[in-house]
Amino acid sequence: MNLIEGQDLQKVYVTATGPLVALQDVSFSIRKGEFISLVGPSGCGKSTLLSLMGGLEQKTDGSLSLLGEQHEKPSRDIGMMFQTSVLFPWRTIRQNASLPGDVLKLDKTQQRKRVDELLEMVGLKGFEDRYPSELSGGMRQRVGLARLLAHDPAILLMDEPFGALDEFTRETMNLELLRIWEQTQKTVIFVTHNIGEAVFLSDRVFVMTPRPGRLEGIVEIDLPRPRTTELMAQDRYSELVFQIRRMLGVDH
Ligand SMILES: Nc1ncnc2c1ncn2[C@@H]1O[C@H](COP(=O)(O)OP(=O)(O)OP(=O)(O)O)[C@@H](O)[C@H]1O
Repeated sequence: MNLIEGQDLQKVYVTATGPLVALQDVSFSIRKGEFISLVGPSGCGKSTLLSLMGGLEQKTDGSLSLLGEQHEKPSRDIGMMFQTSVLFPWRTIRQNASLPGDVLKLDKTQQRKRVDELLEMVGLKGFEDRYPSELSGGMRQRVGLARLLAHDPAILLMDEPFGALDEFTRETMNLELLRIWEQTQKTVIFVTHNIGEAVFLSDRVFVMTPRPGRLEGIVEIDLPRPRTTELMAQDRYSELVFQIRRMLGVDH
């Protein structure tokens, strides 16, 4: 069975200047364990689609299901991460990463163990009792990644999670994310402006049109796994990047 399924999804925002069609006739299905990226021009509705999947926004028309059930509310099976991770300045790194567990009232001892393991996994061992003001932008996103994983959601919705980081840190975080994904078999839906990044990470890339956002096409990424950065030197990688660029009309 498909994990997430959208059928003729439409989203219209009511704005001061009238209705704004953000998404139109978007249909797709996502299997458990897939790594999907959404790419498309600015304003094409990528974040809107992610918000619908996260249950943060309601569709205007069409259907959206999670494991065959109608889906329109946030669920504990879904974790979301954004371009900047909002951390509470008065909470330590460990306390910030523990936030979902606190909200869901999970067992405190188990959560502490899990959060400390996650902080170690994302390279923040030794920073557990520090405060956000003492961290760099890349380190804050690492806390965001640990927090995303803290309550062990099956589906990770990531909206340009490393988009504000420098290229080197972003590449490191992408490799980290791939390693975690390979270990945990989670389903990832990842929004990015970077076509190369989408090809490098994904099983399939959903290419969207300018607003009103539709699916221009879905590109299967037939590159071998596990992925390593050497792959970027291969012809097949470049072909896939160019195929998506053409679909987006970048090369006119
Ligand atoms: N809450 C809202 N109210 C009204 N209009 C909105 C709202 N959220 C988004 N929009 C509009 O919907 C369209 C799609 O926005 P969305 O943020 O989903 O695009 P995006 O592809 O994620 O853009 P970007 O790549 O620039 O982040 C845009 O025209 C935006 O102005």
